[in-house]
Amino acid sequence: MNNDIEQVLYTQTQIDNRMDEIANQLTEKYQGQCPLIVSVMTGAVVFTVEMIKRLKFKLNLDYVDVSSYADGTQSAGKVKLVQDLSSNIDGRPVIIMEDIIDTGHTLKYLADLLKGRGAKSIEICALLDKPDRREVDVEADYVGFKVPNKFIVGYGLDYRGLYRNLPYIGILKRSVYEN
Ligand SMILES: O=P(O)(O)OC[C@H]1O[C@H](OP(=O)(O)OP(=O)(O)O)[C@H](O)[C@@H]1O
Ligand code: HPA
Repeated sequence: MNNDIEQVLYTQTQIDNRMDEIANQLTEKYQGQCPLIVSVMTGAVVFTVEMIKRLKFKLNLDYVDVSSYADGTQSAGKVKLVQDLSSNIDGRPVIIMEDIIDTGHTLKYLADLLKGRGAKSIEICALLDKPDRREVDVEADYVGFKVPNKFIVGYGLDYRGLYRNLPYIGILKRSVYEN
């Protein structure tokens, strides 16, 4: 599996240190509130689990599954809700946890959806940001790392369902998805 990685961008230790920093910022901001953490399946599952253990305030956890109709390494820009939240968010602060913002279509769709349901506030916390690929205007409030315009895997991010379990973030070799 490691042979399929062209370059490790961030090691487990670097990710841990950055998550500590973001968790401290979130803890300072949300102390005394009880936000709903919305994890975006499936890519954000590793990031969400590791992040919420660091948060020192009361919270609830829920998830949504949105599909961006992606085929392999290309996002088609059409987003569909596959599995909705089970929580009512009316009047609640919401923090969306996402693994990567690429074109931005997924988060734009989701943030608009949740705003329309009367969330008190919505913030976006993303492990990775790939700004060179942005097609719609969406920014995260908290970003772990900016990444180059390459196909990234590990720490929850996949290529056709694989590599989510890598404990680091890396660039997938082109030879894996180009024949
Ligand atoms: O900014 P965008 O171009 O919309 O891309 C970002 C989204 O694409 C990936 O999800 P994907 O639909 O591949 O599902 P997954 O989370 O199950 O991997 C990733 O996890 C983000 O949710
Ligand atoms: O670089 C990426 N890797 C994995 N999944 C993704 N979804 C959008 N961009 C990416």
